[in-house]
Amino acid sequence: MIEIKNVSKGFGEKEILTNVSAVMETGKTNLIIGTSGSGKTVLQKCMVGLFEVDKGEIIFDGKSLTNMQEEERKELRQQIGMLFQGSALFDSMTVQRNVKFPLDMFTNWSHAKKMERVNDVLDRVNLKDTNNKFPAEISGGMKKRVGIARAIVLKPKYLFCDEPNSGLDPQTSMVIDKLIHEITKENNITTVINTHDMNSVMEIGENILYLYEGKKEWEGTKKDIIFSKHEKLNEFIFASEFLRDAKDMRMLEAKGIIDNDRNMEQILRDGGASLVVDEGDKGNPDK
Ligand SMILES: Nc1ncnc2c1ncn2[C@@H]1O[C@H](COP(=O)(O)OP(=O)(O)OP(=O)(O)O)[C@@H](O)[C@H]1O
Repeated sequence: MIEIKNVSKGFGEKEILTNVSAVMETGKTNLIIGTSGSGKTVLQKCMVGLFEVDKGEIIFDGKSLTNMQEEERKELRQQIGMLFQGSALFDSMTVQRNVKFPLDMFTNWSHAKKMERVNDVLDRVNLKDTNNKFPAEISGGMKKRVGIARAIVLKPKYLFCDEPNSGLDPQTSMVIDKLIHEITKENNITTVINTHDMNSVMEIGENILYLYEGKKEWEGTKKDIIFSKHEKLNEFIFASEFLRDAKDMRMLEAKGIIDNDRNMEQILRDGGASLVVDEGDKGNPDK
């Protein structure tokens, strides 16, 4: 569990995070959502100690990162796996060397033991026969899997992912989301994911924190989000007009009010005016 307690952070005169409090739960995929610039990355960087907070505290399973000495911070860092935006693989290293890198940095294991672990994690992310390929030779989705393999190679207690789906098509995104979710469950990891991908929210959002202009505006589960009446949250969720229309259309179709073959295009064109019918005409918007 990671506790964020009354955290504020600014740069110069500008305050980016204001008094944010939240709990990232163990064994769950905790999502931080919000529009671009709302402070998600800054909050994650505060959580992993890349930025110092101005006020407040970050507590990892009872231990305050904010008050830790450097030695203790180093120990904690070894328990943190990170999946960066764009995977951040070393282009000049093979897949195998990329994944082995943290083991070379932080363990004294024999080469054989390291390779056993590398092959285990590559297996886990469903990457076989790629050990000797270079990042330029594999797809975006495969690069993300290599990034995940590298992030979990040291068996972290905490996993941080910044926009894990950036640059991926919706289907590959779903595969990556599910993989992160499964790995979180299998290893009881406290996983924190920054995203503005609503598909991810619906797929794997167990505990969701919504940031708006650096403040915690809402928190809840994916079930809560569907029925939330929170205005700013709804603006964010239904930012896409298409999504709003699609949702309304499906509801109306389910109720038998519209028929997707006949009158949907007309309704989209007139913004719903053709749905306004006399009492006696209910259920037949063509009239
Ligand atoms: N090192 C920095 N120095 C000064 N300002 C910064 C720094 N890092 C971030 N900011 C500012 O903090 C604000 C929040 O940025 P942040 O990257 O956290 O947003 P975000 O919600 O992660 O956005 P995105 O979804 O686009 O990644 C922005 O206005 C940004 O310019």
